[in-house]
Amino acid sequence: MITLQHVSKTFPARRRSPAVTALDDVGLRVERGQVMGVVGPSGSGKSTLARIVNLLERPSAGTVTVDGVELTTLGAAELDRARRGIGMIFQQFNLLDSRTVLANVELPLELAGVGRRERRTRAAELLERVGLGDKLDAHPAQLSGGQRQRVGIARALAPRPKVLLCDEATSALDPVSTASVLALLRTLTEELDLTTLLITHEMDVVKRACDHVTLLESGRVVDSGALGDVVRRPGSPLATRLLPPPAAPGGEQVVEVVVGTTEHDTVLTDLIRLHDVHVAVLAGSVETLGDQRFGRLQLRVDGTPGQVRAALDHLATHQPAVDDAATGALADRPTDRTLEGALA
Ligand SMILES: Nc1ncnc2c1ncn2[C@@H]1O[C@H](COP(=O)(O)OP(=O)(O)OP(=O)(O)O)[C@@H](O)[C@H]1O
Repeated sequence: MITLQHVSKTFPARRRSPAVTALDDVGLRVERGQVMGVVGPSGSGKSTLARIVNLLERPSAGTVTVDGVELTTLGAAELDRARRGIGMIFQQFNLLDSRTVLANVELPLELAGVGRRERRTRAAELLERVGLGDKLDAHPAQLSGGQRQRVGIARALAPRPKVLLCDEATSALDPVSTASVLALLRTLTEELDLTTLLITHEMDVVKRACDHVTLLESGRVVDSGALGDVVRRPGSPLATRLLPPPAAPGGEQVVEVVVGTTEHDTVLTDLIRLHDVHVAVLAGSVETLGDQRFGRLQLRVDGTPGQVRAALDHLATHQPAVDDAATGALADRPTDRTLEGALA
């Protein structure tokens, strides 16, 4: 688990450059088994955040706790030990070309003083696990970008870390390699019960690989949560980036809802069953976010004014992403069809 509390980081002024506050009172919590994506524009503090999680950068204020240990209180030797529990994956892989793939994965174990036989066995197992069991004796230059990143992942996992930090891990890869590396990161997080923090500037990476997301802007957290919660949250700056509004004429007869597509998401069936209204889907967009699918739908709800009002109240209670403006207009001003219903 990773917990950051009230973390700030200011880089002091130097000659002609003024001081920079890269992180400003950041709070973050990532549980075991979760993949948290950290997104934000260039310069928003993403890399600084990643470096602070393993204390390559010391925060100016606040605490960093990883797997129950408050890193900010540790001395150099203890910190070294704690860092072995945090694997890092980099955009440029950082592999040694002079070494074979197997020897690259063995390297952190060599540095930790693990014996030769155990090193070999563990490195070979990990390479098998990331799909490179037949490349042990190859050199990095003989591999594709996606394969090199798999070596990087195996190397990061060699010391059996509990936490994985990935800084733009797929930014140098083509779309096919990106998809397979992200799928691998998800699988490994689940199978090894890791806590994974994925720094990225691509929303597509979040959609594919993450179950949680945090948006940084100018060093501050401006949005954060489980993908399924964020897409439903009214006013969330991430919601429409994760699930774009469908291209459809809006208007006072139209209400917008975000629904999951699992059998547990009964908002629409309840609406029709409990309030006896007619619901027409005018437009919709559907996205896969992590391992779930979500739809942003524009609906027209028809029935008697009472039914429509009750149905919209129901939506407002059970579906917080209802477009309030549209709801108000529809509830206050019955449409022709709802008036017809009332007069019938
Ligand atoms: N060592 C440093 N000294 C001074 N300023 C720094 C240092 N490292 C980062 N900064 C500044 O802190 C701010 C945040 O930088 P950071 O690299 O964390 O952003 P980022 O979101 O990762 O950006 P990018 O997506 O472009 O990599 C920027 O204004 C940057 O110039």
